[in-house]
Amino acid sequence: MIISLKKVKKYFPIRSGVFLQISGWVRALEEIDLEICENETVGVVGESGCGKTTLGRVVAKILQPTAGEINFSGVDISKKLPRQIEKTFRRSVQMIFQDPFNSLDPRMTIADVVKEPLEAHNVFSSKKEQEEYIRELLSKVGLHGEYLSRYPHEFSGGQRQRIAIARAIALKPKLIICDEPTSALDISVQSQIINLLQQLREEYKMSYLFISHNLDVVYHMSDRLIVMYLGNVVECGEAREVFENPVHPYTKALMESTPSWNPEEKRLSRIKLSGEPPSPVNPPEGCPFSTRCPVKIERCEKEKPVLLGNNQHKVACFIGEV
Ligand SMILES: Nc1ncnc2c1ncn2[C@@H]1O[C@H](COP(=O)(O)OP(=O)(O)OP(=O)(O)O)[C@@H](O)[C@H]1O
Repeated sequence: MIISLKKVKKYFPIRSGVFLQISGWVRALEEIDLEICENETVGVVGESGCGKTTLGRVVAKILQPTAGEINFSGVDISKKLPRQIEKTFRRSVQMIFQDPFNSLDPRMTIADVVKEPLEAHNVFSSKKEQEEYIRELLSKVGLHGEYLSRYPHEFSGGQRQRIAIARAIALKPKLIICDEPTSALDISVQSQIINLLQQLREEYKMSYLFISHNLDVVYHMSDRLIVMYLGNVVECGEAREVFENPVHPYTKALMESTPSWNPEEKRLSRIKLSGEPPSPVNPPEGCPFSTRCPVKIERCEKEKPVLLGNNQHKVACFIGEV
């Protein structure tokens, strides 16, 4: 196991008034349990605002959780860490962001971008060795070594994402959090980046937390899947099993809304998603999906279902069982 989350919550304060007093909370994550093992990809799907990015940032320790435990190699990293452990964590967990246009500093050359983490962790004592290693990294992600002295604006979106990937793998991390890594790219480039990530995962024996709203891409990439709704995991399990036998009405509706994934002859259900999810400032009392669920019963509005099932498949729903 690389990392495990137990009952992790992330609430953002809402401040108002002259003194910016806290007047409420955005409940972005509610008691999330998650485990990521060696050399596995865990996909995260759900509508916009369900907490996918917040989850990725909490796992990457960019955000501090409000409550819960995050265990990394036997250490609870949700607390302040001794310097050496913090350094090991930073080396082992990297993140690739959605927008390659904003995630690279426009004033840094490609060599500077990739060498930054190497220098921060004193990986090389010789400049020559470091440069050779950076050239090797660029070639692994499909870029020429002569690009080293160029600036990010000289590259296309796909090439910039390759540069961001080279930087992310530079320290041979155990886990990369990929937050919508292809959604800002042209369709033609998306599959190249997906294939590159797959190939690097095999070569480096890494794990991915792969966040996307594109079900096709997540199906292609993931060993396991979690489906999020309003800060909660409503269904999870082996990716193939959850994709092929979805139980939660929300998962079914999500798949129903992706024609390429769920062609006419395979229609799983007639559950359609309509309207918007409720505000995470004021979530429903019972099941988070109860305000939009076409098959809800009285209990769903009063009581919150917990995830039940087995290692292969779990669902939090009073209607459907695994
Ligand atoms: N820094 C913040 N302060 C206040 N609220 C925030 C902050 N960051 C995120 N949120 C809120 O937390 C909720 C979850 O946001 P998050 O970005 O994690 O969702 P998401 O599923 O990644 O959405 P998207 O697919 O649009 O990126 C949203 O309601 C969002 O408005």
